[in-house]
This record gives sequence, C-alpha cells and structure tokens, in this order.
Amino acid sequence: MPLYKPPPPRLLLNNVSCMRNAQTVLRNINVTVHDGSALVMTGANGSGKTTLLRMLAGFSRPSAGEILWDGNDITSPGVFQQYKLQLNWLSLRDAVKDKLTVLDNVQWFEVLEGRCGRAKPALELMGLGRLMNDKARMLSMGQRKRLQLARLLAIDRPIWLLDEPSVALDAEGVQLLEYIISEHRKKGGIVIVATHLPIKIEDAMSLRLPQRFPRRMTSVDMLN
Ligand SMILES: Nc1ncnc2c1ncn2[C@@H]1O[C@H](COP(=O)(O)OP(=O)(O)OP(=O)(O)O)[C@@H](O)[C@H]1O
Repeated sequence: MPLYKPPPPRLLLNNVSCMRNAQTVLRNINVTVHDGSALVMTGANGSGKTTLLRMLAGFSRPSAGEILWDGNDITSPGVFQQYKLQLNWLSLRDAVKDKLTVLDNVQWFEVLEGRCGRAKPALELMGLGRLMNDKARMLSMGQRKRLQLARLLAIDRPIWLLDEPSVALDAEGVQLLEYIISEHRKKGGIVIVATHLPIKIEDAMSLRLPQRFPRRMTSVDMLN
C-alpha cells in the first residue's frame, strides 16, 4: 500500500544565512510556512528583518541555506519566474506616483496584473473612497500607506511580504490592516510581516531576530 506523503510546506527557510560586507547579518534561520499562516518578525534596528524579507522576495540570495517554495529553490531560474507571481511586496518606499490620481495608482497595478474591478472597492475598504479622484501628492503619510494596502487587495496575490505595514497608520488604519490580514489568511494566503509596532495577528508564528552586535549604552539608558 503506498504511504501517504504530505505536501511540502508552501515556504521553507532551510538554514538561511546572509552575509553583508563580510559580516553575518542572518545566521541559520529555519521557518516552515503553510497556507493560511502568518509569520511576524521582530528585532532591533539592523537585526536583519528587511534583509530576510528581501531574500524572500528574491531581491537577494542567501549566502548559505535555501528558501524553498513548494519544495523548489526560489533562486532557480525556472522556479523564480513562477514564484515572483505569488508575491505582494509592501515596503517603506511606497512607489506611489504623485502625479496620478489615487484611483489610477491602484488601477495601474491592477491592469498590469490583468485584473479589473477591484481597485474601487479596495480603496473604499481602506477609507480612501472620497479621495479616489485626487492626485496622490495630496495624501498624508497614513493615507499613502492605506493606498499601498488597497493595492495589496486589488492585486490579490497569495504571499504578502510586509515591511513595517503599520507605520504612519492611525488606530483605525491598524484595525483595517489587521482585518485584511485576517481575511487574506482565511482564503489560504500567507502573510510575513516585519514590524516594531504591535499588530494583532491570530496564531502568528514569531521570529525574533537577535541583536547583531553587543549592545552599547545609549543616552536612553543614561536617562533611565
Ligand atoms: N545592501 C547592503 N549592503 C551592506 N549592508 C547592508 C545592506 N543592506 C542591509 N545591510 C546591513 O544589514 C543589516 C540589517 O539591515 P536590515 O535593513 O535588514 O535591518 P532591519 O532589521 O530591517 O532594521 P530596521 O529595524 O532598522 O528596519 C544592517 O546592519 C544593514 O546595515
């Protein structure tokens, strides 16, 4: 009788390490991520959160170890072309085009994705409905972040890589972020977040990256 072989995890970080300028930024990271799960990365400034997200996005390669998607190394050329279509990337650099309207800023990405009809509902959900026809340069920092989140919804890819997604959001914005993350996971989506600020994500795995250098006394310690 053939033995049942469970499917590989959607993502597997297998002993991933990263060197930058001859220094180790990340050492032997092991994480297993299945559909519908969330991973929250925390750690001091410079501990490597963005570096790990960038490797997951395929912008850079691990110096040792491997990142597997459905059991395949994401850096293999044939695999990477498929893998990158699974990703939705949100970073502090917002890639918002100031000269375009708020709606065009979302629809443009939607069209590139070969989709239509999601931009308006996504902007409404993120509370930007009445600003849709304004130029994006009119938006505040928090509104720009909401626009980025509307893009995630309009593009609707399964793996979300979010670098500091709650920065600049007000309390309602953070609740909306938590809501869309929860809804995405219900559909089997994966969410990987790097954050310094608390975000409520149910049953999330947590990865606290260690401080890279021995901590020196700062003026904050002296004040305390
Ligand atoms: N392209 C690069 N070349 C050299 N060093 C780099 C490069 N990118 C990042 N680093 C270094 O790698 C370390 C980790 O940076 P990273 O941005 O991943 O940290 P982080 O945990 O996201 O920090 P923060 O909380 O400040 O956002 C830092 O010391 C940084 O200087």
